[in-house]
Amino acid sequence: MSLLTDGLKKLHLEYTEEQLALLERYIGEIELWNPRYGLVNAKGDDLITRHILDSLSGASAVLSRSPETLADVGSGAGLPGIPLAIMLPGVKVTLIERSGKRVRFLRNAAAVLNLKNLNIMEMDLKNVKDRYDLVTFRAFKPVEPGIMTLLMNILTPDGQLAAYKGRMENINDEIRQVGSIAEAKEILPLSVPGLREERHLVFYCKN
Ligand SMILES: C[S@@+](CC[C@H](N)C(=O)[O-])C[C@H]1O[C@@H](n2cnc3c(N)ncnc32)[C@H](O)[C@@H]1O
Repeated sequence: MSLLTDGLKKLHLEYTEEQLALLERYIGEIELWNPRYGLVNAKGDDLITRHILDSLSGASAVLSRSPETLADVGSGAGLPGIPLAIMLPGVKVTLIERSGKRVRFLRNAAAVLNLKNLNIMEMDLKNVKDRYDLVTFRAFKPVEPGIMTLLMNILTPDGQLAAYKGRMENINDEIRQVGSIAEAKEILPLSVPGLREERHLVFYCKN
């Protein structure tokens, strides 16, 4: 069993052969373009564990919210947005990214993967006018009042923000800082196969 299929099994994620092939093709695109675009600081097994499985460690929790639309803000190389779009084909995923260079990579990856539920938006978060049921972000910015206000502005009235985060001690600090703007509804410990590091998914809603 490969690191990827073993990881998907450990995350209790069901997948088709087509979804597995899409994940593998996406990994191949990152490996191909990383030297030129500087997308992620990892390759090989490290890329699978630290980026693909890390992104997918939140997939079940995201799906349990039953979003119709999802935006991944500051998506960079498409993380966690593209792995989520592959594994959750019923969710319309928009990747919001302001860097033209990264968007070129994302548009190429979207064309190669031909995912019907994936949309790329080259835009700064502060200019986004659309609203989404769920907004994800990972390694985007520290959670502070300015950024949280912008993130809350792109949620539907009952929408939630899912923040991929690391250590609990930092999370408590962030929750305190944004308390007047957003309420932390749930803090879910995540387990990333092959990674012995603290990971959490923090769900926020408008206060
Ligand atoms: C550190 S990278 C993280 C990428 C990816 N989410 C990941 O987990 O690997 C942060 C990304 O956010 C983008 N970004 C920063 N500020 C932004 C903004 N205001 N609006 C849209 N994208 C932004 C940057 O261009 C960069 O690609």
